[in-house]
Amino acid sequence: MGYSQRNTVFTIFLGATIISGIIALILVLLDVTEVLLPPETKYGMVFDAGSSHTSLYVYKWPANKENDTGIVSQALSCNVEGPGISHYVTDPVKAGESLRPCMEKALALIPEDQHEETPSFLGATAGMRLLREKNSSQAHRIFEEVSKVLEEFPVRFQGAQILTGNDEGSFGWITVNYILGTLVKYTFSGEWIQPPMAELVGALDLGGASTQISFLPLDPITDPSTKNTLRLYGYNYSIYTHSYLCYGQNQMQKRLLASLVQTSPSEVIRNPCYHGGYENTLSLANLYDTPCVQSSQHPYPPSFKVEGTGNPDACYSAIYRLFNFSSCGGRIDCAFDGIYQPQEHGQFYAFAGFYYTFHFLNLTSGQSLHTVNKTIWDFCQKPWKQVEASYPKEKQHLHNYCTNAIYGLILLTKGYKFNNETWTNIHFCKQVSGTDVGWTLGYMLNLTNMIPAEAPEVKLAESYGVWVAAIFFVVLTVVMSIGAGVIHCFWSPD
Ligand SMILES: Nc1ncnc2c1ncn2[C@@H]1O[C@H](COP(=O)(O)OP(=O)(O)O)[C@@H](O)[C@H]1O
Ligand SMILES: [Ca+2]
Repeated sequence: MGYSQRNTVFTIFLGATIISGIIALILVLLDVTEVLLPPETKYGMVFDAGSSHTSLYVYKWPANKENDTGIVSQALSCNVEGPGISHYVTDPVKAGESLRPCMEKALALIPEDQHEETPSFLGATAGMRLLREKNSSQAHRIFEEVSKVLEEFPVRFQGAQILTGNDEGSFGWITVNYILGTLVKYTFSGEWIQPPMAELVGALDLGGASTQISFLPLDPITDPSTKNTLRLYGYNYSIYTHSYLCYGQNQMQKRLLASLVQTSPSEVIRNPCYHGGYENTLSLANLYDTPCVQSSQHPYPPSFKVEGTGNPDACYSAIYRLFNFSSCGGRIDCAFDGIYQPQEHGQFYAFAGFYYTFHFLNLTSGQSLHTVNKTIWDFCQKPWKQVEASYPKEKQHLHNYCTNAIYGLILLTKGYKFNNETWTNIHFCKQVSGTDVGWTLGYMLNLTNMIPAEAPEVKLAESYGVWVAAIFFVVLTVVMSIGAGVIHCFWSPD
């Protein structure tokens, strides 16, 4: 064979080496950039228009990983100034205006080129449910105004809605289990697996106007109105959920005061749930402005003086009477007001009002029910002057903690039937891994279809394929370059 033949073969080997080398380099770079460069961040936002106040939550997650579990985290929370939107009946324009500062704060955080594609929602809860019941056109006007303002911003606004009580409970359950990673787990071998069902936790939400309980019971749910079947990541969950309207803390306080007014013949109301020495005035119009309180025909004066007596036993009895326990007729699968509740099961996360009150009393570290009772009793008996002096920074809520603590205790033990043993299954918390626990995250995940009904594709397979190809081309490059070297050095033409 001559030189020209050797040179042709050598050129072929050299060319193949270069081509396969370039391919190998591209493939390796592809994988390395995938691993090393942080993917683009995406955002979504939800306004929680509660009965007492509105908060905005901004969530973030790495682009193209939206269907993975536990990937969404909280980027920002912003408290809207002023009361909840349902309080703006006389000036609905102000309800819309109140949302602007938080919206601007959120937009300052999200890169400008992402604004247009940021899904944004407003969900209203029990305050708006009550207003709709009382005066649906006022509720409608407020929704018009908040929507008008949110539509002005350059985000993908997907509407304002009143959640049903069942949605509020179910989304709370999804949120907490999503952040805890108890719905589905990704194993080292690259599979999505369902963690043991026992790891799923229940959700206890206490708002100002309603309260929700949601959990996965062991026994089948016999009342279909409390059953919500969810299909998440390829698995079905039939959760029990119920929302009690008028059993939020603020509505319960109104119901308590109304019951004290109705049983008190004098113009001074003695409230055993307020600390001794605490005084305020109560306007009847304010008391009867809600469908949760039956207005009375009696010719009461327009306002009353309320005096605290700091008597936890009497407070307990007065609040206990706000529940209708007799309607359960001794059935064990019944909570109160005749509402079905299956046997409780597993661990529970208690947030919102439950957390605020028990955190204030330093009762969120797994204390026994006995300690909880004693702490509340001691606190409620403290004179108001002493309470005020001990907590100079607490302003707005201080006079309500005793009432709310006794209410929370009755709701959890007599209502939901937690006992001495199961009490420590309740975990009082505000956040898990930096994300607030509430219904908003579950709501956004649902509305953006970020929790697929079926298990996500195993992404490793794609990346695995690229790696196999990269290794193949690296080996090919090495073989070809050895071949070229052998031809060049050892193939001497005859
Ligand atoms: N920092 C706080 N300390 C104590 N209680 C609080 C605090 N912030 C909010 N709350 C109480 O938590 C409850 C929140 O309810 P909210 O979400 O507004 O109502 P709902 O969920 O019924 O629509 C209210 O009772 C409110 O007074
Ligand atoms: Ca709430």
